[in-house]
Amino acid sequence: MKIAILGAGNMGGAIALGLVQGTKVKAENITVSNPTNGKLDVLRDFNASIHVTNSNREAVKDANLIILAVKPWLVKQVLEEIQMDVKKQVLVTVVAGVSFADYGTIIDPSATIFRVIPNTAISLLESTTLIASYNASQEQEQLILDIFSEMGLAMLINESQMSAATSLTSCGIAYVLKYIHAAVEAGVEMGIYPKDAQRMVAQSVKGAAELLLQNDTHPALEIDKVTTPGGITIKGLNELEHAGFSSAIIRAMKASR
Ligand SMILES: NC(=O)C1=CN([C@@H]2O[C@H](COP(=O)(O)OP(=O)(O)OC[C@H]3O[C@@H](n4cnc5c(N)ncnc54)[C@H](OP(=O)(O)O)[C@@H]3O)[C@@H](O)[C@H]2O)C=CC1
Ligand SMILES: O=C(O)[C@@H]1CCC=N1
Repeated sequence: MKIAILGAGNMGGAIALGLVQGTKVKAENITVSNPTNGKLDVLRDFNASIHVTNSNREAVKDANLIILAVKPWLVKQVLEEIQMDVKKQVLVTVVAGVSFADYGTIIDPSATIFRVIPNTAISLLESTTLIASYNASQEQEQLILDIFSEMGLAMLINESQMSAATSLTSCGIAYVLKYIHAAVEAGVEMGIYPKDAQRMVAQSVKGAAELLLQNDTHPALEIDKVTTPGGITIKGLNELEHAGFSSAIIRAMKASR
């Protein structure tokens, strides 16, 4: 299987690095295209067998899978440029907010397309990756699931849930980081060195996530275990709610749809 990745940015570059660390595709079967060389050099430095080029057309020449990882406003231009062979090639697009119906107005609607939405933790193989398929066989779905499962948790979902799920996972990682940033600032105000505060908060967030992932429990149950009646946690929790914390999170998730 040969893979072309068009765009070597946050997503395309991280996917290339993830693929070469996985077992499904050999580095020599990956070609990454990008108009400028800096990011391509980083990939070649990581693994010299990855092919790199400034030409999208050259990248897709012998590819079975074409991973489109450019900004949304470049989708039409790049797809028109590469003229993919929809009988032989499968499109895997990480572009957020462009629907299968939209692609059907640019390329042959009989094409097999996957919409794949990772988050930036894919650079550490810790992504939550959403996958929706169009005109795909079960074998093709399994292949794409297997590829992205090597880079974190991959989930096959219906396209109708893609926008909401993208908000929870792909935008959501930014909201979690915003919490961490704010908590670190509180720590610094209270006299803790920033580096120490960041380690404390980041590990606490990781611990909270692991409690839910490993025990399949509910956040409210875990909060209850922390919260002593008349103790200090309830004071902070109630302050959060006075400031509209839950409401702000819900509004943020809905705004990102
Ligand atoms: N960032 C994220 O967390 C997520 C992003 N996405 C989606 O991924 C896509 C890419 O985002 P992201 O990786 O963050 O963006 P980046 O800007 O980091 O990467 C885009 C890359 O595309 C390159 N590029 C520009 N023009 C072309 C072209 N004509 N042909 C090929 N490559 C080109 C850019 O090159 P150069 O900079 O050298 O000009 C850049 O390296 C977006 O559509 C976004 O919606 C999806 C989920 C999460
Ligand atoms: O902000 C964005 O539009 C992209 C898509 C999902 C995460 N980042």
